[in-house]
Amino acid sequence: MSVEVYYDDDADLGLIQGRKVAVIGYGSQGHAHALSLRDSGVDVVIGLPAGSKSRPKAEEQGLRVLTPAEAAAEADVIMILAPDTAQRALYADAIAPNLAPGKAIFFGHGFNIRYGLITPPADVDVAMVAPKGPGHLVRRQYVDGKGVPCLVAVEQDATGTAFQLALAYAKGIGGTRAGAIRTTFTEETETDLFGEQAVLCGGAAALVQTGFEVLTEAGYAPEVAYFECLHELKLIVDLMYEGGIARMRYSISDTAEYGDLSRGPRVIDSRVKEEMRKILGEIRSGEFAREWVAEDEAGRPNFAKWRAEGAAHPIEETGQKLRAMMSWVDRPITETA
Ligand SMILES: NC(=O)C1=CN([C@@H]2O[C@H](COP(=O)(O)OP(=O)(O)OC[C@H]3O[C@@H](n4cnc5c(N)ncnc54)[C@H](OP(=O)(O)O)[C@@H]3O)[C@@H](O)[C@H]2O)C=CC1
Ligand SMILES: CC[C@](O)(C(C)=O)C(=O)O
Ligand SMILES: [Mg+2]
Ligand SMILES: [Mg+2]
Repeated sequence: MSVEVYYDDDADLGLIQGRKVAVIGYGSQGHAHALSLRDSGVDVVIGLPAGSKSRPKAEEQGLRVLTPAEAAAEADVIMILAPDTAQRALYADAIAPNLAPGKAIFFGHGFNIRYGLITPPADVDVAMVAPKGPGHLVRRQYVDGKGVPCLVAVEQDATGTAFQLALAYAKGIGGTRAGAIRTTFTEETETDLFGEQAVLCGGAAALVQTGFEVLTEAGYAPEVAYFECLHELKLIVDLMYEGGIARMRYSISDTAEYGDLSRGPRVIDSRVKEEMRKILGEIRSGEFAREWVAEDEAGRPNFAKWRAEGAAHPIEETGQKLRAMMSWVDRPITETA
């Protein structure tokens, strides 16, 4: 393998147990990191603005909650897990004034460092521990004695121990149980954005919706179309997850496999690949970041419109009805936060 992978035995939990950690933000990732670090014996404090709706959740789970500035002032390691678009102002207002030489700023995604929205002083460590999975799964895996693999990177090593500290943090959230891969802020940011836009979220959602539309517009029952285009996707992806595309092809019928091999490349054709390359180009040039920051500063008009359109897509209503009949499918995403 060309990448360096680190496991539990490579990480010294004592390094992070010896520091006070402020987790700023208590959403998908924040709650998972904070609760798992606490359960790993780390002294954790949460930083949230006074009116934050996450405050009661963190307090109910027995965590001490301060404002971001107070938490940053107390802590040696400050993990920023607020939304990417909030981090620039959060850093300027609450974190930068509370930094001191030898402290560490951690991130769960490299967006603000990669695009120069945050520039920390030279005398602090800057590192990243980025789980490769949603926060609620990070927490669930930790509780089950397992872990979600994570990426670990150091942007600035002021103390000479930044990487070992980041590995210790990764161990505290269960990441080194599964494996922590060493990377850079640039590689993590660009691949994460590309993956979520072209394949995992954007690509997959558009594929599912378009398949559903083609079937229902041709007169097939929405319920049957839902099963074919959305519900069964998980079953197929689970097979890929277990053993790659080859494992999935081993399990499906020859008829399905012939259709897959002969028709799949017609759906995802050279035009789609060219569009994916353009999307990657926009990420690497900073065009996507500039667009997203401007959209956020303008009050997110397109984001709100597209989100509402997605929620109103007929596949959602069909899915709601069908999932109500499948009690085993219903696993609320707000289990712990
Ligand atoms: N979602 C995921 O699973 C993954 C996320 N990441 C990265 O993790 C980071 C956090 O994302 P995610 O967990 O999705 O975020 P969420 O949107 O789920 O949660 C954000 C949290 O930050 C709080 N918050 C909002 N504004 C501020 C502020 N100004 N100061 C302090 N806290 C604030 C919110 O409080 P309130 O309740 O009041 O809004 C909420 O508790 C991002 O960098 C993201 O890219 C990385 C890997 C996966
Ligand atoms: C796939 C989306 C993600 O990158 C993630 C859960 O890893 C995110 O930013 O939420
Ligand atoms: Mg991701
Ligand atoms: Mg992401």
